[in-house]
Amino acid sequence: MDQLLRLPEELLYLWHTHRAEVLLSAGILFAIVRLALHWRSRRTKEILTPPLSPVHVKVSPLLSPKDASTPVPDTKPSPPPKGSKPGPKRVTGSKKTKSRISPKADPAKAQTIRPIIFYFTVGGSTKVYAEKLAESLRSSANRSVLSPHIHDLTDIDYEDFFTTPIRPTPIYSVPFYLLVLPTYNIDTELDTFLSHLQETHHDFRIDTSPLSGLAGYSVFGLGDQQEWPTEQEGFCTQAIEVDKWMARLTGRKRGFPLGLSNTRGNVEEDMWSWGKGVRAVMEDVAIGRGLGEGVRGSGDAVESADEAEDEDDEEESDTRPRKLTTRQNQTSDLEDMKVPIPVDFTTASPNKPTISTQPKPMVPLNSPTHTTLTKQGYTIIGTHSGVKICRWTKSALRGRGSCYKFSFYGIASHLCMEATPSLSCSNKCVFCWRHGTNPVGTTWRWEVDEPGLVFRGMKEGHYRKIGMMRGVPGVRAERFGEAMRIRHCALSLVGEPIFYPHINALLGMLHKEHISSFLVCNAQHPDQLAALGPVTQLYVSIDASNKESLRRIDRPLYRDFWERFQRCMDILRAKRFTHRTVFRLTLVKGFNLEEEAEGYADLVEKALPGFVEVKGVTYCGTSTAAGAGLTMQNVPFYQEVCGFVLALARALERRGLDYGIAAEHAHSCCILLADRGRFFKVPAKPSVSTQALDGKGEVKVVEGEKKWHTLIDYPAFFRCLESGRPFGPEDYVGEPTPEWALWGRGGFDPRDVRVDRKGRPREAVVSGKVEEMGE
Ligand SMILES: Cc1cc2nc3c(=O)[nH]c(=O)nc-3n(C[C@H](O)[C@H](O)[C@H](O)COP(=O)(O)O)c2cc1C
Ligand code: SF4
Repeated sequence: MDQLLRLPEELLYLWHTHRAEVLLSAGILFAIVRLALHWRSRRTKEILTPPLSPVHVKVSPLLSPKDASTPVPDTKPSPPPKGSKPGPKRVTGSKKTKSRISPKADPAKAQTIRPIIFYFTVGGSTKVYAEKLAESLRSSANRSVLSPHIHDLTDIDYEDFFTTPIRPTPIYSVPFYLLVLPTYNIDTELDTFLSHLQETHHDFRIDTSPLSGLAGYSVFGLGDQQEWPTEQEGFCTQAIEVDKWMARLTGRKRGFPLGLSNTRGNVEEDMWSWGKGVRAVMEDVAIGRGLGEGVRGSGDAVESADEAEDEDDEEESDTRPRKLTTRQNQTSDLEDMKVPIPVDFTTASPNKPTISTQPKPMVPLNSPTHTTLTKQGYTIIGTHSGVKICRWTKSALRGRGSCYKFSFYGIASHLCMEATPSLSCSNKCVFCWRHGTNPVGTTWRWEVDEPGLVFRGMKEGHYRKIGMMRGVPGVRAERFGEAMRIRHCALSLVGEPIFYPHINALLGMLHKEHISSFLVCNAQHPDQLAALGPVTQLYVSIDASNKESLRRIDRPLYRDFWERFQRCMDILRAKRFTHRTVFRLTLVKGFNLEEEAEGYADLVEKALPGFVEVKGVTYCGTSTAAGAGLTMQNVPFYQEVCGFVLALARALERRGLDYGIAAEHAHSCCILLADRGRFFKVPAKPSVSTQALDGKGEVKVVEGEKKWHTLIDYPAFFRCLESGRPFGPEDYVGEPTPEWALWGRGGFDPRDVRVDRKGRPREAVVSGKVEEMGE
């Protein structure tokens, strides 16, 4: 104990006697450690720095002035000797080396794109087109999209290009593959190429997407449509196959839709527009925009609605996030679907009294409503408008058919924008998807956005959504190109468009840009209906034929709803001279289908619309729908809709009204009656090929024979409008309705391919329940 107490004293003594030596040793030790650390860090740097060579000396790729004009010498590995064709890939037992370009490379950050063109030819024509493409890309090359390299597929080793991406020159550039391919139904090298792609994808030792290091890819196919008229019959099948395998190998980096061209047509023109699109995408990637929102590899979220569309592409869907539930999958045309989705539109609690009298935004930016709608694929514009592309637009982009508006009125769905300037409504229809959760009101009590803002927002939102489709499997380049010019606008998405105080100004803006307008209203706003200016086609939803039924189905907010409804009928009757008026009947079994044909005929007699569209309600089975009293039992079979239409036609006849059943679109359970007096007539020209159908919808006309004319002459509508003179619906009646759309023919455009959910072709359904959602 005593010794322990003396320890501090002894330590102090030692320090005083030896402190010089202690301090010196500590200093030397510190210096040694510092020197060692310094020496280690220098070694590490040297290891990480590549040896200087002429290739790596480039300080910045963008400072190289030569590259813009001078094609960089090709660094592809020397071609294998001719004759040594790459056969099916051999399994060597060792794991393949990883891609020379990291598959994880983020193309959104790519600065320099090296287009690499591959072609295959037997007769020589594809080579000529591929070289022309190379020439045009070369002439527009710059620092970010370099001059292309071009390869004959028979000259390269597939392992060098299609097992891992080729390392392009300069080293910092990222390759973008362009494949220009014919199709041969005989054995050619293309079969070997396809086997290589397939085997690479299935090789368990290789990443399933080993080409994901590419900045993107696109395929252009050439085929002979005279011999192989449709894809089912073999038109361009090998290009289509290559496109699919490339999608899998690249992790869905289709930069631009597959282009297909008929060698009997204008290949150069087709290739020019495809090449232009591809070029624009490469520029986008080069400036860091990636492949576009929604395209895998772009880094952006894939849009939910687009996911559902890919369900039918079995193979490709394996790399994609989980598919949507049935309910989400079927939320395309919400207004027409009239089925509830639990969306909270309420921006203020209904129980709390509102203190402020200041108008508020209908759908505030950070509200749950805004978030939910955005997630569902809506673009919310300003504070009360919305736009969304419907499933038919996507279907038309993929050559799988347009909605009934194409069969009846000549509107190709990929040229049509669906929007609403008012998400609010004055009804709470039992079959409305917004049931119980939407902003409702009898007067406009929200902020009002200026029509210019609404119009610009609609267009921007629509084009952005179309742009997202460019990497989606099956989208056709020519339709994608066409879709970039809106031709029609359906103001029917959801809500009540004429509720918007500036609806006429908005319509004026649409028409000024030669966008036709289809406006659907709910027959509850007679004053606004009376004040409505020109519209290409004016719809009124007729959900019931008598007061009680209307109360039960539409559950209107107005106490004088029936009087309002009746006034709208009178206004519509007067407007039939200035507007193309349409009744839209949505049939709900157990609500408004049975015994109501007579009542509906009375309403037709009252308003004398030009057309009556009858449509079976569609249902997708949510608990909210069930809560509203709707089940699958309320969805009528197509035969029941047909039966109703026949009963209605007879009821109209009994009243001396000259309406006939003009057309049908069985696929969407929709049938059209039309006023014979105005729309059943002798065609103006003895023989007609309908313009709206690109000359392919031939209508055989016998001298003096009357034909249905339900199509619209859109240019004539704009001419009438711009003339400043009064005009009526008869002034812009289009050419005869195509034969395939007439009553009894099913109404599916024969040039498109009907597919089931797995993407397999199938026969048109002319009976049975409608199994798909949409208009
Ligand atoms: C024997 C033969 C078979 C063909 N098979 C198809 C076919 O199945 N589908 C198709 O769309 N085109 C087919 N074609 C048309 C070619 O794809 C088309 O003519 C192409 O432009 C030929 O390209 P090339 O001259 O570069 O070889 C075939 C042509 C030939 C000569
Ligand atoms: S009228 Fe209103 S409540 Fe009825 S279906 Fe249309 S948006 Fe829904």
